[in-house]
Amino acid sequence: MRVLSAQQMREVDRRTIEDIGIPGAVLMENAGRGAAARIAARYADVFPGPVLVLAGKGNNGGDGFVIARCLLEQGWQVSTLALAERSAYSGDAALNLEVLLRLSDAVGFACDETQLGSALAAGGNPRLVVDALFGTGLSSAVRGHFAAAIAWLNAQSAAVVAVDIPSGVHADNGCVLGCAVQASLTLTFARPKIGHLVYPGAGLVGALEVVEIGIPAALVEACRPHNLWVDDEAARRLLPPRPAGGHKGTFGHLLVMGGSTGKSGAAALAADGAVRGGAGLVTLGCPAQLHDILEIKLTEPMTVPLPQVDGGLSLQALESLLALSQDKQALALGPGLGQGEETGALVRRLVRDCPLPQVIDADGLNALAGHLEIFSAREPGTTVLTPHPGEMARLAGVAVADVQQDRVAFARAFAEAHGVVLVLKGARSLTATPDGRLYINASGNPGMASGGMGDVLTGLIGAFLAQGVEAGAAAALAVYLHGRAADRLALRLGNAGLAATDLLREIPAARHELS
Ligand SMILES: NC(=O)C1=CN([C@@H]2O[C@H](COP(=O)(O)OP(=O)(O)OC[C@H]3O[C@@H](n4cnc5c(N)ncnc54)[C@H](O)[C@@H]3O)[C@@H](O)[C@H]2O)[C@H](O)CC1
Ligand SMILES: [K+]
Repeated sequence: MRVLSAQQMREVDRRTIEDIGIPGAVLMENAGRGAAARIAARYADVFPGPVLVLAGKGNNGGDGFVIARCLLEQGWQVSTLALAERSAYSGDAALNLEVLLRLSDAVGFACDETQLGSALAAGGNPRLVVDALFGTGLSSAVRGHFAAAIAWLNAQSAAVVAVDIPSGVHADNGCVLGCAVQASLTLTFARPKIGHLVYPGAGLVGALEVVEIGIPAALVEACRPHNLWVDDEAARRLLPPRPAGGHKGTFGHLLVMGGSTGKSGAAALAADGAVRGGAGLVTLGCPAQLHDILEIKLTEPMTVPLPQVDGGLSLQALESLLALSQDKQALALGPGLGQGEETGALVRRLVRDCPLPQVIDADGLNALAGHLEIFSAREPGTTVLTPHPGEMARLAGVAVADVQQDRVAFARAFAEAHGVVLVLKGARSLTATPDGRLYINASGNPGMASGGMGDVLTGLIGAFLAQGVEAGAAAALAVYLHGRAADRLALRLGNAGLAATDLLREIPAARHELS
């Protein structure tokens, strides 16, 4: 499903009003009336209230005034508290404030913390509160009486309905600006926003429902860059075709480079993950001393022993790997490689000299820390990196907090700066592409936080690259399928400590359910 940033929503609003000619007041009426209908339907047990609408000073507040009016029309007991002076309102919000004032005497104003405290104390205990303080216009940390209102609201036992987005959550990245409302239900307009779907925002929206307000779908589809919520529907469209007449060669040959002493399992999981991702053939290049072990562990993937040093692959393996890559369609490097100096030098040479689409994970990423210039030697958009936040911080030479502060902005900036597809792993993993696309992953669960899961993902991404899927789509699809397989497993086994080996077995069924 298409997802919008705050800026894209403002642009779509603007074009609807200016280019199409639908007045903003009509959009606001549709938004408020649609939201009121959802509230009445979901909270019929609360009827007739009492309901409190907290209205901010912009159009989010304007929506709140329309919601109050519509609920009053249906017999609800509604009081409204505007957190700005009457004269501070303008445009459609002012219009709807004046209308509400003519229809209701339960409209108050609170412009500072003292007035707010008095008004809330006099208002009794509402059973439902409508948060219409801030929407997509929030641009800085919430302070003063707005922050006091949010603190009061979060301390209530009432049901909380957030209009458009929980106030305090930034629509572009899900970040909390100072403080934010914990909603039971969020009613947003036209399409979900990025901030609804990325933590911490995702943890504050409660149930999320989209209310259509009359914005032409064509204007939404015209928004660039693409932000996409990757759920079953989106993943189905990303799946590569599987022609009936296909043969092993049709579905690509992936070369996996991995393994070191004590880490043969990582290489095996990546190779097996690639088989289950649908690669036609898989070859694993591994240190010679692990070859016999991996021959026994693996059945479908082929294995090639390579020169080693100190238990890991040596630089002497470069020529063999470049030769092996000649008849392959993609390269996966990193699982279990170890952090030996020669292995690091080998990774850097391969990333630079092998033109195949690549997915680089784990120790492959560690070898590239401090050598980001290597990516500029590669075709933009043909390299997929799959760091968790710690690996991301090491690779970029920053603190983990810098990565996590605004995951969306960090992922987009790094992908664009280095011409890579970046999978920033975590709850709701993000996939950012050099041309600005953002994929937000809907699948997965905490049971995936165990060793080996990342190796399987590397194999899955490599498999879709080998099948010729464009790197951004390949990464987003693999991340979704990986999490969907884990969700299938968690349905049966719970989500504490799932094993990557068990997840492997779920992948074909998870993929079959998509096709
Ligand atoms: N036609 C439309 O645009 C429609 C908009 N809808 C609703 O409108 C809001 C967006 O409204 P906007 O006026 O742009 O901003 P907000 O109401 O979200 O914010 C109010 C106002 O607050 C100021 N502000 C920003 N940050 C802070 C802060 N930290 N402290 C204090 N004040 C702050 C800023 O000036 C804002 O203008 C959208 O979410 C929808 O709810 C309709 O739904 C559809 C039509
Ligand atoms: K809100």
